[in-house]
Amino acid sequence: MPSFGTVEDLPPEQRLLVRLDLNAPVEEGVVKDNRRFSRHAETVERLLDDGHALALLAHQGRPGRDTFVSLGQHAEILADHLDREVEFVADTFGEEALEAIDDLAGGEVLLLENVRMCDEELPEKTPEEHAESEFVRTLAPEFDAYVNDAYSAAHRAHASIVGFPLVMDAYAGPVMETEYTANSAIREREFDRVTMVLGGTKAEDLIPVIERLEGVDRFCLGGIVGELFLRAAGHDVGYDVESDLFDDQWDENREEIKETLETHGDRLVLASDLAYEDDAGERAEVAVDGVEKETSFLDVGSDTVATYADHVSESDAVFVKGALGVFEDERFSDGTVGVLRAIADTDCFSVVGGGDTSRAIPMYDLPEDAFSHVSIAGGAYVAALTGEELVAIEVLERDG
Ligand SMILES: Nc1ncnc2c1ncn2[C@@H]1O[C@H](COP(=O)(O)OP(=O)(O)OP(=O)(O)O)[C@@H](O)[C@H]1O
Ligand SMILES: O=C(O)[C@H](O)COP(=O)(O)O
Repeated sequence: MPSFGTVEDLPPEQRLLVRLDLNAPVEEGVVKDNRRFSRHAETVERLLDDGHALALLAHQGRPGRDTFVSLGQHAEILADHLDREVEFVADTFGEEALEAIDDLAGGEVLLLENVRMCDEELPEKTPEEHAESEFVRTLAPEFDAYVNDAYSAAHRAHASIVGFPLVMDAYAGPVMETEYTANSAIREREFDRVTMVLGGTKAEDLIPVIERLEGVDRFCLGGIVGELFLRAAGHDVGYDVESDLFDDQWDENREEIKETLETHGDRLVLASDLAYEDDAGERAEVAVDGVEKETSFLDVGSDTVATYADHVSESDAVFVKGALGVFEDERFSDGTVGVLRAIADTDCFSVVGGGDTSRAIPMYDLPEDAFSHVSIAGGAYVAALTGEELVAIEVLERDG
């Protein structure tokens, strides 16, 4: 049982600093709604109903990436879910932020600017070091307590996650509590035949999963991560063509990817074909042996989908983290949706994780109740599966 305090333990009408995870897809500067907004809106609603005054902290993207944008649009999306006003303050802990916090009354909510625009947020430091930052020391005295609901960022030792609990009363929000409980419980279960589908964009988060999860019989790979493994296996894919998601990750992780392929190759299933957009704007497919380096691939091909679906149907537990292709574009949704449909068609135990990936379920009208658990977390969910201590939980437990 977790030994942290929850919002149930809060006295009413407090001034609360609340960390959410509203990190969402951004397409051409437009922020897309995902499941994180609706889940966190429930938290906000509940806290407002108890008469608390709320200042929300959240992040979006990382400096240098296209997805690194202001949270102005996030405030609007959240307000739509809540059906009430969410004031946006384009500042994190400067004068403008402090004035707005000062004016905040019980039952009101404001969202501060992207915490990653603050230089002190991102460096991975100890909680003690983060607690000493000007960011934490300035905001903490403005509030009665801190609530962390950002389970999906619970594996990041960033200032807004680990700094505040050391200097304030700190509590877990409802999303943090339920996701933590559900994901930790999965690790205790035993299954005969386990398949894990790994895709998406973050190789660094997934390599340790392959190394540590010895109980998984098959890892079916796709997305950017799958292409990097194909590159390590000697195929002409996994290079920057239209996006810059490949080469830097390759440079940073190539040794680990090659070593993982060598050591765990017998448990890895790589795509045998890939899909791309042809000159007519249609989906086209090619076997990996025939690919050209200049092609930008956007999904796994239909032979691969069939192979992965077979692995799913032979399994009694399936875990998904990351998309097999750019499913947001229907032409390149076959991999992700094909695997999710195969899961929905069996009665295996299944968990689908990832802030973006979990969006495919409502987007393609897949029956949500066909999945045992749908997690809005990606990296934190796989960290929990591998038994890695989540830093956010560790600091909440110190306070609890
Ligand atoms: N070949 C590809 N090219 C570009 N993007 C891809 C490709 N394959 C998958 N993706 C993208 O991967 C994204 C999902 O992966 P991501 O690593 O962001 O995981 P996630 O599910 O959001 O988990 P997390 O919560 O850790 O971010 C999707 O939005 C999808 O468009
Ligand atoms: O989307 C996520 O997985 C979390 O918000 C963490 O974001 P990060 O991977 O950019 O740290």
